[in-house]
Amino acid sequence: MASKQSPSHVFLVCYPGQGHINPTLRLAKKLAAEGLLVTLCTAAHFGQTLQKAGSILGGDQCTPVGNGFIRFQFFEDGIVEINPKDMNLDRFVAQLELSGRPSLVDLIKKQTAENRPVSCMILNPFFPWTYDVAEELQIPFAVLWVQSCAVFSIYCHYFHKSVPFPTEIDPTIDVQLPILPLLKNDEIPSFLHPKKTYGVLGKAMLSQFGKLSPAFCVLIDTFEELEKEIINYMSKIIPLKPIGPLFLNSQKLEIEVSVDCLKAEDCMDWLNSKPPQSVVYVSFGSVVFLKQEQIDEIAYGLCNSGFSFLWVLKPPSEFFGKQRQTLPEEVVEKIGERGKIVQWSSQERVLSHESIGCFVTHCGWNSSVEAIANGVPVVAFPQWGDQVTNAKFLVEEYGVGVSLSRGVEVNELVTRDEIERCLSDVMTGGSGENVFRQNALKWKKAAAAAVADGGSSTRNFQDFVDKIRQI
Ligand SMILES: O=c1ccn([C@@H]2O[C@H](COP(=O)(O)OP(=O)(O)O[C@H]3O[C@H](CO)[C@@H](O)[C@H](O)[C@H]3O)[C@@H](O)[C@H]2O)c(=O)[nH]1
Repeated sequence: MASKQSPSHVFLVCYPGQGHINPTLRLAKKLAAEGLLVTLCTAAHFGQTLQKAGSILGGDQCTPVGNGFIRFQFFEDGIVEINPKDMNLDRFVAQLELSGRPSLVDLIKKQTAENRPVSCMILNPFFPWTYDVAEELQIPFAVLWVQSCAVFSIYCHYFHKSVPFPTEIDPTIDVQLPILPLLKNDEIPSFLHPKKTYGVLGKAMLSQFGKLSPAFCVLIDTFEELEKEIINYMSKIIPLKPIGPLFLNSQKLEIEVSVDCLKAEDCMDWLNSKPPQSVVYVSFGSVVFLKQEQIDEIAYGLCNSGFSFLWVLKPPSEFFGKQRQTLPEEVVEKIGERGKIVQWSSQERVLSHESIGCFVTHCGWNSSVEAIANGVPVVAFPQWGDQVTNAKFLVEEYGVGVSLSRGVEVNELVTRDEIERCLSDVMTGGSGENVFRQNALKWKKAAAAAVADGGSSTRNFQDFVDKIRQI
């Protein structure tokens, strides 16, 4: 058991992506506030991007949080040495392991040499080799699953081949899993679809399920009330602990550490000038890039809808050769003050602003939870991965909006008229009460209760911290 002089040292290893580092930092802050020493470790190229854009510190500098500390460390990844022209997802994932694995082992051994041995590791999806590192160094580990419990259950059943999934011979069959609603073939995470557009990520994800059994806990950024039945069911198979929405809790801690890949532009004055629930917020997360033709349709749909809108159009990806996206000039001239375009926003703050009336989202899990927990209805525009499954749940199970897309595999252009019609439905609720907003507000209340004192997520988190202290 750790002594009072040497607080437990929790070492979180995070896949280099915004959708992973956000929940991981939120968890890191909560753990540090419990008086623990917390190291958040990610890949060097990604760490440097975060340092350039935000307020994180590298090396051995610690940020105090309550009685504990957070520090950032980066493992070597060899990514910047690859010519961006030769970069693709396969190369990226392979290089990360090649350089990352020995470097991560060295970093962890260094902690012992420097008199702060690692008590436990917390690992992320898409990173199966980090599980091998924990096993090799005989360090107990937990997992922070950054997607929904429903999606966790789908991957788990696929890995264990416990029910039939679409195959190349039979690509269109529906999937019936215990507890979950019937899923059409394009409603399972697209990495599992036989077309295998993103094979390498699917493979990484699945290989993780073969390495899960030694994990002493799987933390999930969800809350019991949202996914009650599937959480109960899966908890009998794997030691799951829903501890979300993590962003609600970490907001309360008010610690000046952020992990944005880009500097967020200030939108608060602009939002303050708008009436309550009058603004459409549009953002497709950190990795989805729609084709320009689709951007044009959304732009016209928004323009014709008459609503004000705040739209995040991020700059092209550094590695994967995406094009800069722009709005048609005609739209820019027409919208004037009614529309605001930014390269990156402080999304948590935007979604909690009273002027926001709905969120056009790609349905990444972080964005989905942030919308639900802020009581904001959605127009779902999923593309791939878990987004297609999240969209189904947001619309059909949680009742917080409508969907405009069935994902990139379908590849249909969604027209400006459809977009205008859906925006109107979700912003105004059609002819009667706005059921989408009512449902969203119901989830907002449930999410706040889960993270309040004595709430389900708070209790689960405390149990987890107690476990760490006993290691
Ligand atoms: O202008 C912006 C846009 C986004 N965000 C934040 O960035 C995160 C984005 O995460 P998410 O909504 O999950 O989207 P992605 O970045 O696309 O996340 C990837 O990773 C997630 C977790 O694995 C998956 O659920 C997604 O499908 C996958 O695309 C969220 O916390 C947002 O608040 C900002 O702060 N400002």
